[in-house]
Amino acid sequence: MAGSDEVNRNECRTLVPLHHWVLISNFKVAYTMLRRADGTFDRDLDEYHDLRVPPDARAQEGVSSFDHVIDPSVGLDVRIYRPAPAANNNNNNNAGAAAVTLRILDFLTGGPSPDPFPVILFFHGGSFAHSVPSTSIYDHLCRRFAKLSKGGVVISVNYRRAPEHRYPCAYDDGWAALNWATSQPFLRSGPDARARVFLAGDSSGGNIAHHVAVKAADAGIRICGNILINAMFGGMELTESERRLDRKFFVTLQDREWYWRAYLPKDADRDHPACNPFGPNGRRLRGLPFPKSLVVVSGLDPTCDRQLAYADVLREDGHHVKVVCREKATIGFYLLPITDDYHVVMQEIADFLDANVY
Ligand SMILES: C=C1C[C@]23C[C@H]1CC[C@H]2[C@@]12CC[C@H](O)[C@@](C)(C(=O)O1)[C@H]2[C@@H]3C(=O)O
Repeated sequence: MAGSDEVNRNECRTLVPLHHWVLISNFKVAYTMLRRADGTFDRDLDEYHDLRVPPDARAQEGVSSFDHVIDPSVGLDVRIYRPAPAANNNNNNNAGAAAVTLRILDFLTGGPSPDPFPVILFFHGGSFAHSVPSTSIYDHLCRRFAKLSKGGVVISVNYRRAPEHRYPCAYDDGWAALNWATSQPFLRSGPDARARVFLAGDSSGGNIAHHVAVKAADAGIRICGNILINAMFGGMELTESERRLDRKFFVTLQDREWYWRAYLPKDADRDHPACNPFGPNGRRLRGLPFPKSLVVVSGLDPTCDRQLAYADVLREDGHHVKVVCREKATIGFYLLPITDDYHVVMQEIADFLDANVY
């Protein structure tokens, strides 16, 4: 019967490439075990399930990474990806490790570079509750961004997660990370020696990028661009795509409702401005020096209408937006390099960085 779970599951399987289906279905099964009906979350099991990888300061396909605490008072840390230093030292001995540590220190204490390069402040997805920068899928994605940015630095922020830490903790951490990034001489570049920061994120990370960008615009901090990938927004009134695609492609409205309840203040509903930034309690951005946006949308994501409407409102308010909507893509398509959608979007991101790193 049309609309039944059976039909939906089959439809999903035939339309989504097998590797992608397996990847996201596994996440879905695990996440369903982690969320409890009373709103609490099994963080111990989550830590166990979450597949993480260590940083690697040696050159891996031209990119090296390391973890760095940016605010010891609250323990906020980031994973930094940067072009690998010229000498590729793959030794596993102590001398090799010491050389790598020295190179990291040199990098962190270095001065501005004359050639402009982008600094991508990245917020991983996971609906505000899951994942960290070292989660394998996000480590891979950030490496990819570092490579396509041609000499750029990616800073993946380990923001606090819900339900242990509700709104506005994730935004506060994003804001702290932005302030840190703009104050570091080693992240400055170009003739005017300033940090050329792009904010980027997928799912909840896209939501965080938006809210940090608003705060930056209010504070007069210039952001070169915003990259929102399947950004997580919501609202009390359901959109057409939410009705049509609910339960069909991995994510359900019921799942989303759980995550909003975990993140938003206890008495808030989905029209809270964190969730519905241009909704009845939201704020329009006309006249604000808001950055240019690249809005990446999957046509089979139930919230695709919302993301397209987000882009429309930005445009109506006089801001520059490029929408890249991949009609047949589902959530998480940018995590595996196995489809045209993946390659098209990566190229769009590379072009967006290139065009706006002035
Ligand atoms: C309950 C969730 C949360 C999902 C959707 C659904 C099942 C799979 C999850 C992930 C898991 C992998 C990525 O983090 C993600 C961004 C993705 O693409 O799929 C997640 C997504 C989300 O947080 O928005």
